Amino acid sequence: MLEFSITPTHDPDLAARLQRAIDDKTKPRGALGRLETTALCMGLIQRRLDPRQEHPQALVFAADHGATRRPGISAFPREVTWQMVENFLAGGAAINVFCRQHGIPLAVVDAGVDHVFAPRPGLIDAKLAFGSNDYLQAPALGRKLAVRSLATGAELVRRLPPETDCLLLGEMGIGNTASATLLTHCFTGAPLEAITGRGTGLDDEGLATKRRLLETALVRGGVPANPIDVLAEYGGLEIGQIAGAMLAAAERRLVILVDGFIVTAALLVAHALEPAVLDYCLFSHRSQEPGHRLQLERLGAEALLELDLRLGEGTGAALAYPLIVSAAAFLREMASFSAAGVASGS
Ligand SMILES: Cc1cc2ncn([C@H]3O[C@H](COP(=O)(O)O)[C@@H](O)[C@H]3O)c2cc1C
Ligand SMILES: O=C(O)c1cccnc1
Repeated sequence: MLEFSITPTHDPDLAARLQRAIDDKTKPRGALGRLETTALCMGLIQRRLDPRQEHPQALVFAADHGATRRPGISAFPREVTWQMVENFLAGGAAINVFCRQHGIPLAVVDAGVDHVFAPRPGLIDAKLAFGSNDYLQAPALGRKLAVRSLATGAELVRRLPPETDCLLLGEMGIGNTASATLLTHCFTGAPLEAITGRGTGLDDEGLATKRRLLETALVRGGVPANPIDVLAEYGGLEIGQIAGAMLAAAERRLVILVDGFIVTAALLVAHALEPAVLDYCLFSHRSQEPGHRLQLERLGAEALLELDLRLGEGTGAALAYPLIVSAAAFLREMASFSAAGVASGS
C-alpha cells in the first residue's frame, strides 16, 4: 500500500541546457540570484526548458495532539485547533488572506481534529481519529495509524486535478511544534536544547517546561530506527498526512512549496522514506522556531524568504508563491542576448 515511485530529477544534460538558457537571458550572469536556481529546479521538476507555474493548490492539514491535554505543551488550549479550522472555512485567517491575494485555491483537511465539523465546501474530511495519544504515556499514533496517515495524505494528492502544478502545504494543530521537535530530534540527532522553541509564544519558564516534557517523552519512547516508527511514536495525524502528500506530490512531479518548522518535520519523515522527494521541494521561508534552521541545514536547503514568521498554516508558502511564479516567468519570457540584439559580456 505504501509504495511510492519517485524519480530523482537529476538530469545533467537538461540541467546544462537550462543553465545555458538562464545565462543567455538579457542580464548579467547570475544577476537574478536565487530566482535562477529556483527556475533551474522547476525546469528539472517539469522536465522542460520553459517551466510554467499556473495551477497551485494549498492544503492545510489540521489535527489535535494528545499531549495538549496536559498543561505545558503549548501557550494555547487545544480548542484553538477546531476554532481556527472554522476561521479558515470562514475565510478569516492569515492563510486565507494570502491565498486570496495570489489566487491560490485553498482546502482545509480535517486529518484528526478533536471536533465534529458540519460538512462544507472547502473542508476535506480525512479524519482518522479525534487527535493523537499523549506521547508521554503511549505512542502518539501507533504503527497502524501512522501508516494510514501517510496513505491518506497521499491519496488526497493523487485526487487533485491533473493540471495541478504546485502544492503548498500548511498545518494547524495546537501542540504541533512539540511533536515536530521530537521528530526533528529523532531524524537529526540534534539535542532538544537546540531545537525546542516557543511555538505560539511560551515564556522562558514555559519553554523550560516544554523541553522537560519532551525529554520525558523521549525516555518513554526512545529514538526508533525506522521512520514509520518515529512517526508512530511522536507524530501527529496532520504531520503524517503532510508527509504522505509530499511523497505523492513528488510522484506526480509537482513542485512542493514547503512552509515552516512543522511542515519541514513532515518532510524529514518523507525524506527518510524516499530521499528523492527532496528534489521536488522549494523552501519558502525560514521560521523563527530555532529548530527550523537546523532542519534546513540537515536537508541542505536554503529558504527563499526570511521574515521572522512563526505562524504556520502555510503562510510562508503562500507568501513565497509569487516568487516561484516570477522564476518560471523570467525563464519563459525574457529575451535572450541574441534575440534582443544586446551585446553579451565576456
Ligand atoms: C490563534 C492561532 C492561530 C494559528 N495558526 C497557526 N498556528 C500555529 O501554532 C500552532 C503550533 O504552536 P504550538 O505548538 O505552540 O501550539 C499550530 O497550530 C500552528 O499552525 C496558530 C496558533 C494560534 C494560537
Ligand atoms: O515554523 C512554523 O511553521 C511555526 C512556528 C510556530 C508556530 N507554528 C508554526
